[in-house]
Amino acid sequence: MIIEAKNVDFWYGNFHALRGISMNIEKNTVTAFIGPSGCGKSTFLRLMNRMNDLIDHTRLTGEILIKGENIYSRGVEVDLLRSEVGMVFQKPNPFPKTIFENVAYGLKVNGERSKSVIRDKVENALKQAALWGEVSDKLNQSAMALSGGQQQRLCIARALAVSPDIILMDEPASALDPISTAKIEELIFELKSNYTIVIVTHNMQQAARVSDKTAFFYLGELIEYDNTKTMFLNPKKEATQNYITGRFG
Ligand SMILES: Nc1ncnc2c1ncn2[C@@H]1O[C@H](COP(=O)(O)OP(=O)(O)OP(=O)(O)O)[C@@H](O)[C@H]1O
Repeated sequence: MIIEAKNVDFWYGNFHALRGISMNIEKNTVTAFIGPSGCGKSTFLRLMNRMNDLIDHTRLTGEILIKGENIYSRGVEVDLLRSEVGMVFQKPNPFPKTIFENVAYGLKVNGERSKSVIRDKVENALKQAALWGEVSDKLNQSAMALSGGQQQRLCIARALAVSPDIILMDEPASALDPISTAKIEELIFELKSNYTIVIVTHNMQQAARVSDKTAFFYLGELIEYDNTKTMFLNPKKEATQNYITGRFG
């Protein structure tokens, strides 16, 4: 198991946002987190690369292990963790820099000095993110001039450039048009041979299309977690059934 959550509880101040979550995620799979707004999907996702460290007055109990190591142990280097566990957000958030600089950024922060290594890795990441064909002749132009869908693939390339094992995606396609969404979904499918992907989505069809496993959250609890096919065709819990058929949420 590349990710293991053991009895995780999490609080924002007095608000108990996650309750007793245990979940194992296998390498090279796509896992979708679904559930109504506010049920804790993003909170749990952000715990996996310690993004919630940035928020004051939070508390975590339980353990999250990545490749067998508790990422909340003392001595864990958070920058290193975040290069192993990359993240893509709902709204594309490129830096106001060139396309090239956006993808090269993490490599430089990690201390890579060789220009040819950086160039190769930028090209590779852009190819993996299915963007190279559209930008190879304008690498020195501003990333802000790209379309929303291209910006999101650029953000995926930026995450891939530092060779993560895991990519966390928080509703990566919800701000995009249907064609860009289809491209991101195709990309997720292709990336899973080399990466482990965890995606939060409100789109049930998307969860069904892209994921191997689906986890349904409700009011801070993990209600059901199973193979995606089973979750959608034969869920064991009534709440799951109600949610995926649109009866609430
Ligand atoms: N920074 C924060 N401070 C305080 N409470 C927060 C914070 N972030 C989230 N919460 C609360 O924690 C709960 C879970 O939020 P979270 O964003 O994880 O839900 P979600 O399932 O991802 O929802 P959505 O689908 O709407 O994005 C919500 O009740 C939310 O109000």
